[in-house]
Amino acid sequence: MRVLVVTAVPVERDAVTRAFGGTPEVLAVPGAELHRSGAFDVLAGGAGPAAAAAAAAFALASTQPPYGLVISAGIGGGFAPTAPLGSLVVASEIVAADLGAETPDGFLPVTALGFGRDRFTPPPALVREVAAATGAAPGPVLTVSTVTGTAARTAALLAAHPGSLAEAMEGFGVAEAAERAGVPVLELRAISNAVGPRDRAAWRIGDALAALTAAFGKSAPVLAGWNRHGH
Ligand SMILES: O=C(O)c1cccc(C(=O)CC[C@H]2O[C@@H](n3cnc4c(=O)[nH]cnc43)[C@H](O)[C@@H]2O)c1
Repeated sequence: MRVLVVTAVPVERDAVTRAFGGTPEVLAVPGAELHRSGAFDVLAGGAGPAAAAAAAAFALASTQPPYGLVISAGIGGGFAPTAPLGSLVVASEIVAADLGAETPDGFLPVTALGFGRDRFTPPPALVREVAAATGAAPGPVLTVSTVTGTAARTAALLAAHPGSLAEAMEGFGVAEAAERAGVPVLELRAISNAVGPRDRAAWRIGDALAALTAAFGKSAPVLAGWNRHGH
């Protein structure tokens, strides 16, 4: 089964392909470059949900045979204390954290406004298998368009989305594209920084990228062999 992995930036893409060894074959698809290693096609689609959705949609529409699984992957911010720096998180839910309306009584998701959707649920059996293979913590991962940078915003996010483990900027966009193509989606994040007051000097991007490589190394057989009809 062929697997599409969508990262935001090229260093994340290269951290994923490093897990498979060798030099990936580079294929052009409209709007992007696919780096192919065995069963895995990895692309850097850009930062944010819109760029990620567009890149994933073009790749899904341009590649034959069709993909059996789409993964949003990269580094991410972790909510303390459950997702420390260097740890891994696999999304049990991919949540559009800021898609909705602000009201005097708090945040309302689009679903409460009567339209759209605000989350996707990856296949639970696959989430369990990836968590077991990699040591990733399973839990909700938020998609935000603005990196959280204050304690107040961190508290507001956790109040609106209790139990969230991490935030990143692409998962929900990738999931929207995967849904339209009828392909299951997964999100895997390596924690580079704590969600909270902005402290760029404290980000541990190298450690997170190394954790991302290790995670794909350990989970590659599960991901490439996963068959949704078998679960
Ligand atoms: O500055 C660098 O060297 C560098 C190397 C690799 C990646 C980056 C990024 O900034 C990646 C952006 C990407 O990372 C996700 N991310 C990471 N931390 C957070 C966060 O706290 N809140 C939201 N998103 C986060 C996100 O998906 C970005 O697209 C830089």
